[in-house]
Amino acid sequence: MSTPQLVVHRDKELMAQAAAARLITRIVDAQASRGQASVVLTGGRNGNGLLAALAAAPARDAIDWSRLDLWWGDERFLPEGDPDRNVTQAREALLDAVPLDPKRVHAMPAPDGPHGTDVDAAAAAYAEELARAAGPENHGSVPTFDVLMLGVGPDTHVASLFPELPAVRETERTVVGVHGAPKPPPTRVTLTLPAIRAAREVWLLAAGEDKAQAAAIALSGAGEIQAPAAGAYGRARTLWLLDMAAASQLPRSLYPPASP
Ligand SMILES: O=C(O)[C@H](O)[C@@H](O)[C@H](O)[C@H](O)COP(=O)(O)O
Repeated sequence: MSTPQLVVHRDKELMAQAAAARLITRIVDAQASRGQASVVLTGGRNGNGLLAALAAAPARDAIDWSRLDLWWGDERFLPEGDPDRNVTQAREALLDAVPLDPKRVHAMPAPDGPHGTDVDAAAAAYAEELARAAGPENHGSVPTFDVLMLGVGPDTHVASLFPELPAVRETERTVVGVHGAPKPPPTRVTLTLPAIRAAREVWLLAAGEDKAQAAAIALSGAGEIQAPAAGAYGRARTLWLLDMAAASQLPRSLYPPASP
């Protein structure tokens, strides 16, 4: 378990641009050392803001897009192409504009896909896809993602792991179906905490005043069942990327004082 590091940016636009620059560097470094990179995307405004900032950054051309695997932390179980699907929003923000290898874009299944409307079967199929991609060096049933990003909800949810619901209690399976999520739509597919913790780096994104309490709770020793964001950490690094509004309720001891 890596102790969270915090980076507080002036506002959410700067946060998105700085996180996009950080992601470009991380992908380029992974491709230089291992020949490829893998990233787990998140839905939400901050995740999509980061992708849009990446699309606008000239340095995006430093990435070899054909040697990048993309996965998702969660998905709303809605038909292919639905504007509320995380993958649809990611395509609009960035993916349609870069030369990815379609075989490396691992969208989560939809109810009109090959697994039908059974969300648990869809989750099991995604778990199998992850297991197939895991190499012997990955010590488990998911690949060691280079970077896994998570938007943080005002209730401290990450991916579709909501406080107290069964998905956040899962200790064996890497992907599960979610029924009755408090945020619409109620039916979703999500990575579990054990799958999230297989990542080298986990980045949590939180911007805006409505995230201030969630960040303070998750970073002040709360349990992961009550505050799922508290259970999201990477093998090598856990990074909280915040704007000043989201950091406003954190104890000052958690991050260095702003420069005068
Ligand atoms: O599936 C969802 O409903 C969203 O993806 C959700 O998990 C989101 O990531 C957080 O709620 C943070 O959202 P914002 O970045 O928009 O604040």
